[in-house]
Amino acid sequence: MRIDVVSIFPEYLAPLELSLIGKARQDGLLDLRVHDLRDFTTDKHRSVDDTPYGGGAGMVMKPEPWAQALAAVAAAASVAGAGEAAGGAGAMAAEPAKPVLIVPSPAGERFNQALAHELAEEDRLVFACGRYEGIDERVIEWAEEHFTVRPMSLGDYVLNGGEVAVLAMVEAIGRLLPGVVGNPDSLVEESHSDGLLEYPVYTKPASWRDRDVPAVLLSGNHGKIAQWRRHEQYRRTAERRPDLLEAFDAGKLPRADRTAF
Ligand SMILES: COC(=O)COc1cccc(COC(=O)c2cn[nH]c2)c1
Repeated sequence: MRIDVVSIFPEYLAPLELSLIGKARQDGLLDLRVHDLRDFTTDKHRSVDDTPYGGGAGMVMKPEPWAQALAAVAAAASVAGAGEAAGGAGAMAAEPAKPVLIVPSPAGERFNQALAHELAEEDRLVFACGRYEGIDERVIEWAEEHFTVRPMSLGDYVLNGGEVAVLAMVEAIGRLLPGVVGNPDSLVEESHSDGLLEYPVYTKPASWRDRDVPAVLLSGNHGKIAQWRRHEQYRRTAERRPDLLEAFDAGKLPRADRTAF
């Protein structure tokens, strides 16, 4: 997968050089490139924002630098994509699908684990990091020609820019790519993988500051352990995220477990 990120603070994305995502980049599993929006300005002040039409506080990101940056990214990425799609010299160059342009925004669709899985299937992702009061809306309209544009929200709160949201989304998506996480089994039983929160986990010592690990986990009875874990998932989800449990009201939950809380 190739990921391009455009930001006025490229150094904000430095943490993506670390740990699992950093190793995935070194191993060639993930081709991640960060671009400085100011490199696509033409004035000597390299300005990227201006006052909002209609008045109001704050500044709005100018459209032209974004169009220049996104067009450059689309062109560069599509050359790479076309090479892959063409299957080498001589083959008919298949038209690569438009890359997905994700714009972190409080006004976006809600990012979640299902979307992380969906986006992990894409060949290319481009992230546009807004700042100030946002990006001139005409950029979003214009971008539809070159991209599938998806404004995306991490949650109902406001950040100062899209970079923090990109860090979270790239980690959530990148860790799902084949070969990135050592043991792919660890991706199966985790919160939200089956729509429920994950069960509590324990390790040595069996007794710690007068608190014991639940005995069933030391029993070696794998059927009982699986049953206990499943029940804990339902109990925790009901307690902390009843909204998620709605999806399980459709009878996915065995009636016996349901009466337990
Ligand atoms: C068209 O889209 C835009 O103009 C986006 O512009 C902005 C402006 C300020 C801040 C952000 C960052 O996103 C969030 O705050 C956010 C994402 N998830 N939850 C909160 C983005």
